Amino acid sequence: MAEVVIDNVYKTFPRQSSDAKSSTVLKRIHLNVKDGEFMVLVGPSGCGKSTLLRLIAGLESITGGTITIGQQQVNSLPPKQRDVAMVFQSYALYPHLSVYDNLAFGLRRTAGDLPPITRWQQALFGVTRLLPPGFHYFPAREQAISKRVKTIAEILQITPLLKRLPRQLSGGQKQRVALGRAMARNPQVFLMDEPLSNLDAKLRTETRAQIVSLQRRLGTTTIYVTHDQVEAMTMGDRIAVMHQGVIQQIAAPLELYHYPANRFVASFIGSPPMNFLTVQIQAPLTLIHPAFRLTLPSHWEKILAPYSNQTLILGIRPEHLRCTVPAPKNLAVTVQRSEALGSETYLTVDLDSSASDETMLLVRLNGIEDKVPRLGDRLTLGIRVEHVHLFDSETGEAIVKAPKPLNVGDRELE
Ligand SMILES: Nc1ncnc2c1ncn2[C@@H]1O[C@H](COP(=O)(O)OP(=O)(O)OP(=O)(O)O)[C@@H](O)[C@H]1O
Repeated sequence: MAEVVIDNVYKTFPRQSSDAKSSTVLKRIHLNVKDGEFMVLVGPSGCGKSTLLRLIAGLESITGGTITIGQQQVNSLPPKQRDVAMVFQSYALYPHLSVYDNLAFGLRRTAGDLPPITRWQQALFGVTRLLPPGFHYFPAREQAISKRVKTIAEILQITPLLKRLPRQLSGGQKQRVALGRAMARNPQVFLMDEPLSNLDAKLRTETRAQIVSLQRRLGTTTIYVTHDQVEAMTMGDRIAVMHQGVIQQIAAPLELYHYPANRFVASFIGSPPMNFLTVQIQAPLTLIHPAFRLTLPSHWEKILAPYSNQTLILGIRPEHLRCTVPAPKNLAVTVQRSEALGSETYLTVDLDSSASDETMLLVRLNGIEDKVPRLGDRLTLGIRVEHVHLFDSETGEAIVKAPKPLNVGDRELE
């Protein structure tokens, strides 16, 4: 087990043709994954997550910066010498080997202190299993391997499958074997690249929980790539959110949710995504939007002082909007879509005010609401003011990085 330290890493891919530009796909990457930590790299497609994982594994070369695994700088070490195990989305099992042999594969490849026995010795000892070319049989070691394989198989609940070939397994079973193969070697670090994306929703949820509990049990430092924010939120001790080759924020899941560092993180984490509205600040505490005015609690006064008369972006999550029926006044909206799922209802609503370009908002109501609004209903929204986020309209940076949650209750709009 080991700490992984990524210090100011850059990655540029050379140009593919003479008229193409070289592309820098990772910039200024600083990431410190603690010993035993489960770190998730999350971000939209093409943001550089897999490339970063491949740099750590040694499958790509680094353009700049350093990577250290367990005190050792590994920039120029080949993958084999980095003591990491990688799990891919595509399982990458050996089709001609049984589950047992797939699990044992990495263990057998490790060089041993005992001299290998020859094929006639194998025959003499009654060894019937034929090993792939270049692999040797160590009797004492084989016992240790068998013990390890059986333990891993039990943890992953694949003991009844040990004799099967990969083609006789379901997708979920194959993925468990792939995980088991990585774990069997007891590496310093697990690197996982979207290992669940080929599984159906139910199996994903189950396997997600299994990976987390296994990682806790083994205590192996893990770096896990996904573009699925539910996976990120439920699996990671911490999450690094990436966008266009740059880490936007590294924080614990709920910290990301409550205190996003910028508009990108705010929009990426949370489902359905946060609503954004452009507002003008009127000192000391009023936000003005063509459709409403909102007064913030007094602790915002100091924070907002430098922004008087400026334009900011107000962010509010769908679950932090409340609705009342019928509409008494202000922030009047009309329901464009209503999706009642039982436990919750999602509304897409249109702002009645025509004075703004921002016309659509998402609202999430919990299932205990008596009456589910329907298409065409007119409502008034209340913003839960303690959950308001404000972002710089040019840089997208959060105005307040980590305010203490306030217990001020809901506040209707003026
Ligand atoms: N070998 C390569 N040569 C040139 N460009 C590459 C190479 N590998 C990746 N890229 C580019 O680097 C960028 C990051 O790719 P990467 O696969 O790391 O993204 P990702 O965040 O893992 O995306 P996804 O979630 O779709 O897998 C992309 O623009 C991709 O086209």
